[in-house]
Amino acid sequence: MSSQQLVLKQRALLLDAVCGGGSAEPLDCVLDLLLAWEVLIWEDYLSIRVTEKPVSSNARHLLDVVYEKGEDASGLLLAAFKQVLPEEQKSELCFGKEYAVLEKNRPATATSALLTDRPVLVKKLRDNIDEAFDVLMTTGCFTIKDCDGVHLPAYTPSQQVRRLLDQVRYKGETAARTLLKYLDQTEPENKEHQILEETISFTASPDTLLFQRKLRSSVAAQSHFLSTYGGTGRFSLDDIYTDGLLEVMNGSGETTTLELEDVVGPVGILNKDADTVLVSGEAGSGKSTLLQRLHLLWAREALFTDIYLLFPFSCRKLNAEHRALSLKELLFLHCCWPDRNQDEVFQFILDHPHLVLFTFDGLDEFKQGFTDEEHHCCPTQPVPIPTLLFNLLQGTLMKGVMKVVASRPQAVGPSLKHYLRKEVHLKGFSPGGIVCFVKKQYSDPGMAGRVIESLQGNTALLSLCHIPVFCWIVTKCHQELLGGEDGIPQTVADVYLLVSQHFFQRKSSQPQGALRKGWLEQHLDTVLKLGQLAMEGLEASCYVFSGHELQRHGLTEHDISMGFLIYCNDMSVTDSKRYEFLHITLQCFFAALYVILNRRNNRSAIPKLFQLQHRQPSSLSPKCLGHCVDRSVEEDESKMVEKPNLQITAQFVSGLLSLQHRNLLLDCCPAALREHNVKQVVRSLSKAMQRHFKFIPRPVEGEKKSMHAMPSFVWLIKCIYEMQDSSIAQNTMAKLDVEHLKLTYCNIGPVECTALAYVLKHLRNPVGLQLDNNCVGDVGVEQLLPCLHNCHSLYLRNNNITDEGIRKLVEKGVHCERFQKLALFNNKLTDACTQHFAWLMKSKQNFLSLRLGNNNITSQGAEQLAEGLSCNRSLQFLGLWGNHTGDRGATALANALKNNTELIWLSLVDNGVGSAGASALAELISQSKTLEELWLNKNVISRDGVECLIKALKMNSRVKEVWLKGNNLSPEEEEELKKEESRLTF
Ligand SMILES: Nc1ncnc2c1ncn2[C@@H]1O[C@H](COP(=O)(O)OP(=O)(O)OP(=O)(O)O)[C@@H](O)[C@H]1O
Repeated sequence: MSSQQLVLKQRALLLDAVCGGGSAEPLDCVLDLLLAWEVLIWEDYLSIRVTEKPVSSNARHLLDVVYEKGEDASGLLLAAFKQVLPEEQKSELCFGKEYAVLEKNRPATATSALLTDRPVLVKKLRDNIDEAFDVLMTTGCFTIKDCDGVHLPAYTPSQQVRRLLDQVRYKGETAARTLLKYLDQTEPENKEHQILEETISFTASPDTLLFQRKLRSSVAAQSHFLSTYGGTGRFSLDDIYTDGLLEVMNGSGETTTLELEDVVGPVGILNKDADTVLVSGEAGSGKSTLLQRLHLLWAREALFTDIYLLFPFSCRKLNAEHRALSLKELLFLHCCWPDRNQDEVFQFILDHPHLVLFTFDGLDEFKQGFTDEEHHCCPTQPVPIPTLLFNLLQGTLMKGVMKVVASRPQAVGPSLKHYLRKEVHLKGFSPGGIVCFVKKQYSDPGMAGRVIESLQGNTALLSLCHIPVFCWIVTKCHQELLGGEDGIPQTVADVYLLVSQHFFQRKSSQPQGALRKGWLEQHLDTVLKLGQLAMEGLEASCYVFSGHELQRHGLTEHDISMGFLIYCNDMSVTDSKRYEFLHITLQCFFAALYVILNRRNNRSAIPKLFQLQHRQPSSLSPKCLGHCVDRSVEEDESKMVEKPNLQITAQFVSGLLSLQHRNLLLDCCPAALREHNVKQVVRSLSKAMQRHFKFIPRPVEGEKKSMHAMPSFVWLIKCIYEMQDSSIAQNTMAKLDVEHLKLTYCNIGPVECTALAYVLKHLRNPVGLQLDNNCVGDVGVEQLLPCLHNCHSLYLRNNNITDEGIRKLVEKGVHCERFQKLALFNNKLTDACTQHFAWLMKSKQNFLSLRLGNNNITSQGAEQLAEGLSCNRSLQFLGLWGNHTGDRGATALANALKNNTELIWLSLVDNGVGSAGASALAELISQSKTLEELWLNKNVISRDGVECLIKALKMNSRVKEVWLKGNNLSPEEEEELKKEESRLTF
């Protein structure tokens, strides 16, 4: 078959392979190769790679363009795919005959070398991008604006590199030559690197090499299957893995999106001397799965190829290690045993720390909280596991070995933060990720389509799906979830009840559907036994159970076969089978069922769950969980009992006690007990909230009364939501009296937005809701709409919101009388959102402040916005910092704002505004009776423009300041102009 036919026939497969992971990187790599091989010319590239369009549409366009170019181009396209795709994705594709890429003469110009060497340059520049900027800036090839345009946090490091290359090409031959010269100079370093690599293969003895092979195959075997699917069939990670949203924040609070390989890369480093990277994320956000993927790719030599040995650890398993061990024993006993010459292998590790990587999954599950009090640096001396672990993380032991630690955020205190090289946040699936994940779950695309469609019709459920574990559950039980007779699930408890029912039903000999009524009662015995094991485990931070412990709890083979418990995937050598819950959240769910259904429970069990302080050892003291309790730390442990899982348990308790599940529970526990439990939960929630409100500081004079919520506030709100009783929400919120509610950096995603809106809609007085630096996204925005009428201001800086989110927000916002301020700095907005803002401006003549900085609004968008602004009389603050309005946009805005009688503050910082724009703004100054500050830093205004501004200022005494730092003026001109008008700031 010809290459053209192959491209046509395999179109769906090719598209899936290149876009299936949800990341643009594979497509970009293919494009790099095609540019280098001259299959595509620059104009083709520009028409194909349109950032505003989804990756899939870019990929389709690529296939069309190449197909049109004929047989050779199609052959080279297939060759590029073959080079870029990972092995496992290639198996389904046929690449046809080998197409040799012709050796070309060296390009005549530096700009053309940027294209022909593009694949290599992208690789080289990834680790040197900051230095490259420095060189381009100091040689005058780049301005700050050029750097800012490339260095946008929304781009991944590879995307930044490609933008850098594109920008250098636009700048011309000098810039291209400068960049290539710089890269040549860094070459010796690279050569050193190569030499180093050569030395390694040379110095690594045959036994070390053998050990590396054994470790690789052991890690590959351990990470090949997704363990949590154990009870429901084994899924290969390759088939199921979907990229999650990974972000890193720099010192000044800006976030950058990362790819898997960047986890240990240079982007986002806060402390160069430290070598522990933290991957933090909420329960079920995919931390373990991400580490598993990382392990698998390393084992296949597809990632971290400069890492010679990778040792994966699980804190869950380390909990069960009571012996004092040396580092050597820890590595070899817990990961992989060298068959020969272990001393030599260990010496290799000691001598080459930079070639070794340790990963620690689930630090939050480690029984002891991190401390840096005890120092230990000897790799051969045995010490207790906590000492070993904490010294590794601090770098006292094995300095230079890179460590990647995954943990829930709550478990990382300030003392550990001190030792972090960087903190990477895993934020679950993006909307595209959800779609991608669902598609991977079903072999029948029709079914996948139906599930996606139903999800999109139920935003409460869709918002849950941003957390991968819920997404997985939803796809497992789609029949019950989406076609349920009892209504569509709303809460996390609803979803987990359905998954339990699904599991029991799966194993039942009865016909499908027969269990619907009374299924819990029928399986109460199993539920209580599992529940007791789960609760006692949580109390003791124990997540792995021996067969013996299961027996002591009366759990039989039949109970185990239900699938909630799975064999533990243990890398260490143990003699007996061990079990863990399918996922930790399921352990919490069974613990919650136990708290509610066990009639013999201590009456203080529920209030204790809701206590926020250190917990005392409970009446459910886990005396029988022998192996989990290390006697030497038993006393300390009462303080260390891990809170997040108990909080999740409390959340499930609230959900299970909701009115909707009353009948289900009544089958299993007396009505009086249920009522008692409900009262206890309501009382506990109300008390905990009161405590929270008590700490709201009195407002400083002249400032608004404001509350900065602690993470536990979000948890309490989620518990209230789970109860689905609006009177509880109403009563609690009646006591909250603040004007500003600050929830920044609180990991607020769509699920939290649903709960927030549920309670905030009951506020007596409107608040300013500040949700900056979370992961709200478009779905979260939609979830917030029910409380928009109670928000006078909404701050959503840095939240991954797109034009679609704005469409929905404005649709509702225009009808909310009290809604007056909106801040959307650093989101993903383009010109397509400005039509909505224009409508908002026209419709709301009491709107006060609109801040849209650091988005992607060009002159076209600014003109559209201006059209709305020309009908608005109320706006006081307009911020467009860091967009691309240019002169045209600035002029349109200035003209539109002339009619405004309230405008106080306007920012067009860093918008490519030149003197023409400045002269239009000067006219605005001369007419405005209200404007006080005009911000025009980092533009391209020259002397003419400033003179217009000065002239206008002479007629306006109200304006206090015009900021003009970083424009096209020499220091002498700045000094001279400043003398003419003191309100100008350069
Ligand atoms: N990237 C992913 N691709 C596909 N499925 C995923 C991904 N991440 C998570 N999942 C699904 O979600 C489940 C839970 O994920 P995981 O155990 O990795 O979360 P976690 O953040 O480690 O949770 P916890 O903090 O509770 O331990 C996985 O078993 C898997 O089914």
